[in-house]
Amino acid sequence: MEYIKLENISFKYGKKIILDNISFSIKKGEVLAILGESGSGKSTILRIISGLETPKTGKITIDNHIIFNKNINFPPEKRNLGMVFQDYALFPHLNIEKNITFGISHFNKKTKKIILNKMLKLVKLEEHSKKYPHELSGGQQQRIAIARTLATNPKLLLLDEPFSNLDANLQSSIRKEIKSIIDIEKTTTIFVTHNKEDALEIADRVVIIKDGKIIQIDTPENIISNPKSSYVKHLFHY
Ligand SMILES: Nc1ncnc2c1ncn2[C@@H]1O[C@H](COP(=O)(O)OP(=O)(O)OP(=O)(O)O)[C@@H](O)[C@H]1O
Repeated sequence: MEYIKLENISFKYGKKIILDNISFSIKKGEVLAILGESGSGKSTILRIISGLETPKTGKITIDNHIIFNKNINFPPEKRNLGMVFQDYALFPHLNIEKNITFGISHFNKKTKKIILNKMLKLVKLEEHSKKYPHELSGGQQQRIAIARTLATNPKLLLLDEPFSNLDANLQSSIRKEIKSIIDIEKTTTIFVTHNKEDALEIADRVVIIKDGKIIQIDTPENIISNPKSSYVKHLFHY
């Protein structure tokens, strides 16, 4: 069952074609990686899904509801999607607790507390709830950013280059941590990366993109065993 569907999405900056007729879909609970070089259009896809950019053509549906087509364009706050940016964008003047509950501040106290405790436990930062972002490591800050987003119970989690700002020595363990958070919550997730290890280790399926075009969509196993083009072969060193 397709949960999120992008059909024939094209996007231009001025005359420059950034995305050329992109179509793919995601099943509920699936983790999808968008893998491509710098400038290939990966972040633009996330910005279009979240409503921060408007495509020239195409259609986007969530759970069979149209959120974008030529007549309909839901604003970001009506899409109920959660985006975690590369720099995490935590609020430096708010402690961890307040950062996590930021998006649910309209909930009653008791509900907020239940969600906060669940999120702190999920990202294993219970003992840090009163600290401020600068007192935490990059990996911990990232987990807070994810917790803050998941607290709002989004239909889809969008992660932009989740591992690129983190210490290279820690990347493998952080990958596992993020994967386990996503698995526990069963959140439908799209993450953008230029790193094939990230894509192969975490994703159920990988979308390979080059110059705004999709080159292959497949499971990590199939991409390795059955690369569909010389570009994919090259990318995976065949
Ligand atoms: N605001 C903008 N105005 C003009 N061109 C832009 C703008 N934002 C992005 N672009 C161009 O669109 C193309 C795709 O950018 P995008 O950020 O989606 O790529 P990306 O694959 O995410 O790359 P990176 O990993 O470097 O962020 C690039 O050629 C970029 O220069």
